[in-house]
Amino acid sequence: MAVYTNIPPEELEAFLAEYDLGPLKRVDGIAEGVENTNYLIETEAGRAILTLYEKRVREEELPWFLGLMQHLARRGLKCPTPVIARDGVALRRLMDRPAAITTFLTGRPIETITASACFSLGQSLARMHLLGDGFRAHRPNSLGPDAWRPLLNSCHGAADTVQPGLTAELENAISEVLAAWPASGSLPVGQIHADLFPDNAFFERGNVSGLIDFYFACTDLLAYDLAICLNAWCFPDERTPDAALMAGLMGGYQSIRPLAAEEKAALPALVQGASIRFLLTRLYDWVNTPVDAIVTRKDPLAYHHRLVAWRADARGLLHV
Ligand SMILES: Nc1ncnc2c1ncn2[C@@H]1O[C@H](COP(=O)(O)OP(=O)(O)O)[C@@H](O)[C@H]1O
Ligand SMILES: N[C@@H](CCOP(=O)(O)O)C(=O)O
Repeated sequence: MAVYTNIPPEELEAFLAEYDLGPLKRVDGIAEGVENTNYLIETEAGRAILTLYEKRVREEELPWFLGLMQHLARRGLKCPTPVIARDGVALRRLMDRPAAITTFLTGRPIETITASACFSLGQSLARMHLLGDGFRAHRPNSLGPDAWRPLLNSCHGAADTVQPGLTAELENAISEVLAAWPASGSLPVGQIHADLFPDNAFFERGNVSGLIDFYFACTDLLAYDLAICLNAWCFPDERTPDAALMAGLMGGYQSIRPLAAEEKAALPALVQGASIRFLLTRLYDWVNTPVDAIVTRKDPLAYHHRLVAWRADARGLLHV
């Protein structure tokens, strides 16, 4: 996370007075992350995370995200759950922004990604897909294929300042991937995390202990979530996919939820789509992040490298 919004101590105290958490002992801004403002708070009741929702998160969608986390946690997934204030409401306002407190998860992101960590991550992803099944509400993917061209256009050619010729290359890649994208209804759909990067999975003793950051979650192709993870977890040098990491991830996932033949066949398009989606949001952020924000901008070109690798031979790399 990042800190876009500072909270004066008296505002925080007034906010916390609505909860049964006891007096505040400590508050720290969390520098990790990109999307929202997060604080680690410690009260008499223990540690918790206070999030002020910024940027891309739409206020009217927050009940969906918080509801999904509550559903998954109740069904046994280790993920943050909304803390409810004395009036029964979890989603509140602070500093003129929507805000919520969620439970603190133990564990840490893994330092070195190994095949065994990927196996465990794949299992957690597949479990999440199965557990999400009973959550009937539907949230379309606001960063899905229909959003890519508008997102590229909203960068007004800035891709070329990052790398000459990138705008045209992306226009071309988007057309090709859209043409290969699975038709509606042809692959299993469910609740997906859609941002399960290494910073959003906590590990303890080598295994996944919890998943965080569900604010891109949506109802979309389950195999697309796996494609996002193949991009995020399996490129140790940011350029070339590692066969052992991919085998670990695919193996872990399929040990819980085997892929259908049509899902395997669609993976080459899905991994390219995932590269495009993260390349575009990173590009957008690269040119639009406020200078005074405490945040580390992420490199758009890291996802260009992935896209280039997949476009050269996705089928061969994925062994599908
Ligand atoms: N429930 C949680 N338990 C423990 N730490 C958390 C929790 N949620 C967030 N964090 C910490 O805050 C950081 C940023 O959270 P994240 O949800 O990824 O923010 P953003 O949505 O802004 O990207 C995480 O990397 C982690 O260090
Ligand atoms: N995972 C995305 C950016 C979103 O950041 P997060 O902190 O919400 O995971 C990327 O790497 O581009």
